[in-house]
Amino acid sequence: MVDRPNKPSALAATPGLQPQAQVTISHGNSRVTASLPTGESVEVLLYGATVLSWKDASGDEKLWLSEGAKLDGTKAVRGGIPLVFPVFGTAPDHEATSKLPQHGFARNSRWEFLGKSTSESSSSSVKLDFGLSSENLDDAARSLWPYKFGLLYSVTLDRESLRTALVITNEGDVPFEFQTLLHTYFKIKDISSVQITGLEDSPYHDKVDGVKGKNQSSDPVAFSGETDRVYTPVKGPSHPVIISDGGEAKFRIVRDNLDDVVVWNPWVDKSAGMGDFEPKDGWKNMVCAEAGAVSSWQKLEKGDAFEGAQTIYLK
Ligand SMILES: O=P(O)(O)OC[C@H]1O[C@@H](O)[C@H](O)[C@@H](O)[C@@H]1O
Repeated sequence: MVDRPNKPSALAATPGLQPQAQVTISHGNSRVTASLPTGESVEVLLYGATVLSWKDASGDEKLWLSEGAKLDGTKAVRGGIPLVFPVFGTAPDHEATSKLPQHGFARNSRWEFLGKSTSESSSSSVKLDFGLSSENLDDAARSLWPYKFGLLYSVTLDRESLRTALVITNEGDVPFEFQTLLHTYFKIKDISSVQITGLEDSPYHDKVDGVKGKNQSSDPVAFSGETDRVYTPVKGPSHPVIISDGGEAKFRIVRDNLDDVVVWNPWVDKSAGMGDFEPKDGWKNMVCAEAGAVSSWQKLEKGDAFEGAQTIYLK
């Protein structure tokens, strides 16, 4: 069932059954929020279709959002889950995307809210759909990347998980190549006691030391300085990547069709150099683990579609 957006709305109770507490949706001019009757919530900014907030039933925030993040459409959001498309970083050697800004245009474009979907019987999950296509791209972005495409981004809030899924379609006559990434900023207590497992024995490209060759380690990832690595986990997307904080597993990330995981923490100097990174010691409380397809190019022929997703479980 797909409802058109309304403000605010609630799911109708099923006739003949006990009236259920309702999922609530509010849709303003700039953002959409959804809450489950049990208290979990998600908030999405239409600019970039950026997930800004994901809270559990007790109201505990799971995503890190900079206090200096611009939420007015003047800059990609520093925090939450910005969407990277069609290029990861910059690619001066890849002609078709070489003129695009860092991480492409999806995170800097205003998306359309397409509506919510729910199952008739359940008020324990809600899916919000967002769309962006070449038709509603601004002229500047369209002139830098003149392909016809459609993006459908679905954000599904469940009691114990958040799923973000992107479907990319080629709606033009010529093939195009792209990279994509779900740039998730996780909120953590203390980076010095964070470990990430699931990336052991997997080749990675270290963007900090700039050495192009592949590295690899049999240990979990731990943090003691600026970290910026592109992993291609050997066990494939369905093997979970787990973030633990102070010895306790906090997030379990399972990917669909996204072969790479970028691990990023800017540490002291890089944070100091980012005008929208606040507080300046905020790097202690965040880590990015970013599911994506970025270590090579995905090619989409005319009429073809690519779907990639992550599901983040709290247990
Ligand atoms: O400052 P931006 O454009 O949001 O990028 C943040 C970081 O994003 C990560 O995905 C990259 O691996 C880093 O190299 C980059 O610094």
